[in-house]
Amino acid sequence: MTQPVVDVAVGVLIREDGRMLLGSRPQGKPYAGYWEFPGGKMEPGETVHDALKRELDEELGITLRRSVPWFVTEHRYEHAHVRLHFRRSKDFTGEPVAKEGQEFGYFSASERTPGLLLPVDLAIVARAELPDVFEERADQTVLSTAALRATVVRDRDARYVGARAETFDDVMKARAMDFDFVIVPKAAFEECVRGGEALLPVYVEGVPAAELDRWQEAGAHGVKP
Ligand SMILES: Nc1nc2c([nH]c(=O)n2[C@H]2C[C@H](O)[C@@H](COP(=O)(O)OP(=O)(O)OP(=O)(O)O)O2)c(=O)[nH]1
Repeated sequence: MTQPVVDVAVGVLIREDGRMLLGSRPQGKPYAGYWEFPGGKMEPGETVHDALKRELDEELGITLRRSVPWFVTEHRYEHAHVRLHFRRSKDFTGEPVAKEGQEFGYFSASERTPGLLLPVDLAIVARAELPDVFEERADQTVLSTAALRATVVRDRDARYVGARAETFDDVMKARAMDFDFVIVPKAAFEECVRGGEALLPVYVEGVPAAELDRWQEAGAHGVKP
């Protein structure tokens, strides 16, 4: 049976110390007690930002000021087929208050939440710590576009695996292989990030760090100077 796709707005809210806001799912919902990023189902006609702003206010009493698109991913649960529209923000106010009896807290990717994370969110929590301005790191592997197009066995020893991508198909392939990010040339950015939503975090190459905000508004994770 085909289920209708349910659009969900999800927020990665990052505090000044780099920790992200996570909370437990309230009783009575599917996967009650599992931990997740704050968010919820979008209402008809709402933008992702507006839906997230509403959910954060309703669930936690937080005021979301600015958020930028991050990436979109789909998952089929027994209860629903969801399309998760992730946005990131460092611009929000208010101390969270559990309005629906949830637990919550700020965590780094290496810290354990008191309850299990939704399995879908595990890799996403780690990606939330990717830097906004690309840097070479010891715990990261970056494959060439040629390697991406060949059939490769991915190196899972690294914490992050990324690849250079030039077309939307390359990005699809990187997503299918469960890569953490892609690096795309400036000229191919629009083809790779369709309608301002990427399939996974995207660094746009050859861009000064000073232009970070503009590219993030357009759907990039960050820039690679
Ligand atoms: N909020 C949120 N939902 C997530 C995450 N990861 C993930 O797979 N989901 C799924 C779980 C749910 O099937 C769906 C969100 O729906 P929900 O039931 O929590 O939304 P809601 O608060 O609008 O619910 P409702 O009571 O109005 O029906 O998205 C995540 O990190 N945060």
